[in-house]
Amino acid sequence: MARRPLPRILSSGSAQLARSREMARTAADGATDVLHPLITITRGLRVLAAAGRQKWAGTPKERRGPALFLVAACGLVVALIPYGPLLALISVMAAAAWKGRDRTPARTGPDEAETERLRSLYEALVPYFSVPEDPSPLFSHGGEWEGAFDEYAFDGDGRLTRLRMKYPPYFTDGEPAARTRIEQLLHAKSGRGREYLFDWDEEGNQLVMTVLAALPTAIAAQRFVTVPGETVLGFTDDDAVQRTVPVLAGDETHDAPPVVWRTGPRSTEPHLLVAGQPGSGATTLLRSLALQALQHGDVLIVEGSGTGEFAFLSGRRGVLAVESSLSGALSSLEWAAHETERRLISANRARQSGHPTPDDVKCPLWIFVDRPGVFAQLAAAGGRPDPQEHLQIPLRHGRAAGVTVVVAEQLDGLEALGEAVRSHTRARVVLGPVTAARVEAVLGAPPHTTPTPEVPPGRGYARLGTGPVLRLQVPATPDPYDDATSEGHRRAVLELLPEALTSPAAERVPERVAAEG
Ligand SMILES: Nc1ncnc2c1ncn2[C@@H]1O[C@H](COP(=O)(O)OP(=O)(O)OP(=O)(O)O)[C@@H](O)[C@H]1O
Repeated sequence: MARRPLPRILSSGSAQLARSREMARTAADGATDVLHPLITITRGLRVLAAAGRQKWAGTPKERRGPALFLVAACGLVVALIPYGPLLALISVMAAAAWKGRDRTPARTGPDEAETERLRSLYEALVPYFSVPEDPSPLFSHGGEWEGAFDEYAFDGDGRLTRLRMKYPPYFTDGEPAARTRIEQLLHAKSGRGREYLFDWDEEGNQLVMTVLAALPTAIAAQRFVTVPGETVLGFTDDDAVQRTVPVLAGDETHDAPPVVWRTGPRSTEPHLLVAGQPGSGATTLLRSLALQALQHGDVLIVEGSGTGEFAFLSGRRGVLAVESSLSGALSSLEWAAHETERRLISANRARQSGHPTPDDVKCPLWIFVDRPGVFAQLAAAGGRPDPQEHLQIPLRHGRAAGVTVVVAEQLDGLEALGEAVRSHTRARVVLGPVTAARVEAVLGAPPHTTPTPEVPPGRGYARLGTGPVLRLQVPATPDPYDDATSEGHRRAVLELLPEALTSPAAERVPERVAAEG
C-alpha cells in the first residue's frame, strides 16, 4: 500500500516545533552554565541554613539565650571592624560554595557496560534455566536480569569478579554434566584466563561464582611447623583448609593455609603420585618433600631423568642413596623391597613378644622415584626387569612398615606406571596448565574451579584420598647447585640440608657455596 503524505501543515509544524525545542534546550544549557556558581552557592546556603537550624534545635533551651548573645556579639564585632561585613560575606559565600559543590554521586548500581554484560549473560543462560511449561520463568528472553542476579561485583576493567544468581528449582543441579555446562558458559562469558570458583547451593537454588586470586608464589623452602608424620605439599586457599602455619614469605612472616599430607601407620593415603606437564615443578615438589622427610627419617632417591637434580642430597645424613642409573635404580629399589619386608617381620615379632616396635622400624623410610617411565623404557630395551616391580612390596605394605613411596611422572608418561603405583598412591598432585578433565583423570574428581591455561611453576591441584580437590602452590625448592637458582632460594635450601657425612659430598659443594657457607 502506498504511503499517504502527511498534511503540509502538520509536517512543517512539527519541524518548527523541533527547531524551537532545540533552541530552548540550547538556551537552557547556556543558562545553566552561567548560573552554575549561583546555583552552587544557593545550594550551599541551603545546606548551611539547614545545619544552623539543626544546631539550634539541638541546643538546650537554657543555653539558647547565651548562644544568641554570643552570635550578636560576634556580629557587632564584625560590623565594627574595618571591612568586617565584606569579609564576613565573602567567608559565608566561600563556605556556601564549598558546601554546595557537586559531589560525585555514590554508585548505586552497574554502569551501562556492566548492565549490558549482565544482560547478555542472563540471555545466554535462558536456554539452560527455562522450560516452556514454566508459567512465570525466572529466565526468559528479554526478561528481567535483576530478578535472577541479586549480587554482582566488577573489577576495574568492568569484568565480573562475583555473581550470585538464583535458578529455577527444576534445574538439574545434582547432575555434574548440567552444572559443568553452566560453569563453562559463565567462564567463557565472564572472561577466560582467570580461575573461577562455583559454589552451588542446591537447597537454596543459588549459584555463587567468584574469581579467585592467584595463589601466592612467594613461599620458599623452610622448616614448616608440623609434627612428625605430617608433610606440607604446598599452600592453598584460606577457606579450603582448617589450619594455618606461620611462614616466611620474602622478609615477612604470615599465616598461610597448608595442604598437609599425613603419612605413616595411621595414614589412609600413605603414598603419593605427582603428575605434571614437563617443567611444571614435579621434581621441585619431590625436593621439597625429601627435605621435610629428612627431618625425621631416611630417604632413598631414584631419578629417571638423569639430570642430577637431587645430587645436592648425596652424602647427607639420612640420604641412603641417590641413584640415576638403571642398575642403581634396580638394586636400590630391590633393597627397599627387602627392607620393607624386614621391617614388617621385625615389627610383627616385636608385637608377638610384647616388645615395643624397634627404633629402626619406627624411623620412617621414604622412597622417591622421579620419572620411573624412563627406567621402564630403558629396561624394556635392554631386556631387564622394570624397577617399578620392586615398588610393589613398599606400596602394598609400606604403611605398616613406616615406608612411604612418592612417585613423580609426566602426564604423557602416566601409562608407563605399573598397576601397583596406580592403585596404591591415594594422595595425588597434578601440576602445570591442565584442563579440568585432566585433573579429574589424575585426581579422580574435577576441581571446583576452572583451571587457567597459564600458571607459574609449582601450581596445580592436590587431593588426599577421597577428600576435596584443593588448589596448590608448591614452595619454591630449587636445586641449590643450579646456576639459575637465586641466592635467597639457594640459602633457603642449603639451610635445610642435614650435615654432610662423607668428605666426597663436601667436595661436591661448589666453591662459591662453600665460601658463603
Ligand atoms: N614451586 C616452585 N616455585 C618456583 N619455581 C619453581 C617451582 N617449581 C618449579 N619451579 C621452577 O620451574 C622449573 C622446572 O621445575 P622442575 O624441574 O621441578 O620441573 P619438572 O616438572 O620436574 O620438570 P621436568 O619434567 O623437565 O623434569 C625450574 O626452574 C624450577 O626452579
